[in-house]
Amino acid sequence: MLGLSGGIDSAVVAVLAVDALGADRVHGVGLPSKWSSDHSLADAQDLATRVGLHYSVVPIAPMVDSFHEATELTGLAAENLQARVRGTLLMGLSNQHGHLLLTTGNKSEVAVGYSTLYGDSAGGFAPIKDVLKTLVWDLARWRNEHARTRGEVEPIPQHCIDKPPSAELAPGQQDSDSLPSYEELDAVVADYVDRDLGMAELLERGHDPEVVARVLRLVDGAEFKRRQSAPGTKISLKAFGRDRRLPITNRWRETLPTVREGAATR
Ligand SMILES: Nc1ncnc2c1ncn2[C@@H]1O[C@H](COP(=O)(O)OP(=O)(O)OC[C@H]2O[C@@H]([n+]3cccc(C(=O)O)c3)[C@H](O)[C@@H]2O)[C@@H](O)[C@H]1O
Ligand SMILES: Nc1ncnc2c1ncn2[C@@H]1O[C@H](COP(=O)(O)OP(=O)(O)OP(=O)(O)O)[C@@H](O)[C@H]1O
Ligand SMILES: [Mg+2]
Repeated sequence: MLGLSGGIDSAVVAVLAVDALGADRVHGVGLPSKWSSDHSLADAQDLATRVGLHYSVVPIAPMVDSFHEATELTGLAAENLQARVRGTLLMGLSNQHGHLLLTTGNKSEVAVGYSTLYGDSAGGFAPIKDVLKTLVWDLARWRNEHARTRGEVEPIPQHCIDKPPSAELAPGQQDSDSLPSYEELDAVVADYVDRDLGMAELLERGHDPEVVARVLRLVDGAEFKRRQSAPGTKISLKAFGRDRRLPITNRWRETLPTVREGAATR
């Protein structure tokens, strides 16, 4: 089972699960909140109909409101409540029915910690945790093309592929508000994580110095999230957890003296 947001990550994970297990063994749940777009529900429903998985909807706004009445969380903590209510509900359903909850984080998000702990990172298996976001889009296009050549219905609605990625935790939010473009981010993650290049080599390869400094800081700082995340599939040279754990190297820090000494070795 998985949360179906109408976004590309949950769409690709849902289709992977249906291909692997059969539609009758896959349960998608739409969990709209106050800030969910209309297309979130429409695209989730469209995908569910195309692939024939079990689909249900549980609006979470009343539950999120109850938390707000009982607490005084603001800013990011308040936004993250939506992801945490979803994680709690999905684990409740998993617990009730004996389903395995699939968590949908991709390698780009896992790299920089772009997920809510005990929220969208909840789950027992992470099928795309080693798949960079740009490759998630490639996979989606490839899967639809595969269906077309066989005269089958394309499983993934084109709108899921075309729309900008968004956590939909705040009005109009887009991933690009908080992160470099996925093209830039994935290029740096591939060189830093998979190829194990240091700061000097990353700059030599022509990456933007500000993006490099930011991404390296985020990647090192997100180790605590990766240490408490679900296992998943390995497809790249270096999968987090299995092939790469901090501490690994201090090389890039030697060229970036402003970063707190020793953070990567703790
Ligand atoms: N080294 C460390 N060891 C243990 N704990 C550490 C820590 N560093 C920070 N912390 C603590 O971790 C907490 C911060 O982590 P957390 O509560 O998870 O939340 P946080 O990382 O602050 O926020 C989650 C981010 O992910 C984004 N997000 C969330 C959900 C879904 C999606 C999406 O793409 O759909 C994106 C969201 O917009 C936001 O930018 C704080 O309490 C902080 O003090
Ligand atoms: N409205 C929602 N209903 C159900 N699940 C949701 C909802 N919003 C988020 N989720 C869950 O949280 C996950 C993380 O959200 P995220 O936005 O990173 O992925 P996505 O929506 O699948 O793709 P994209 O990053 O392209 O928006 C989703 O894949 C889904 O499992
Ligand atoms: Mg989304």
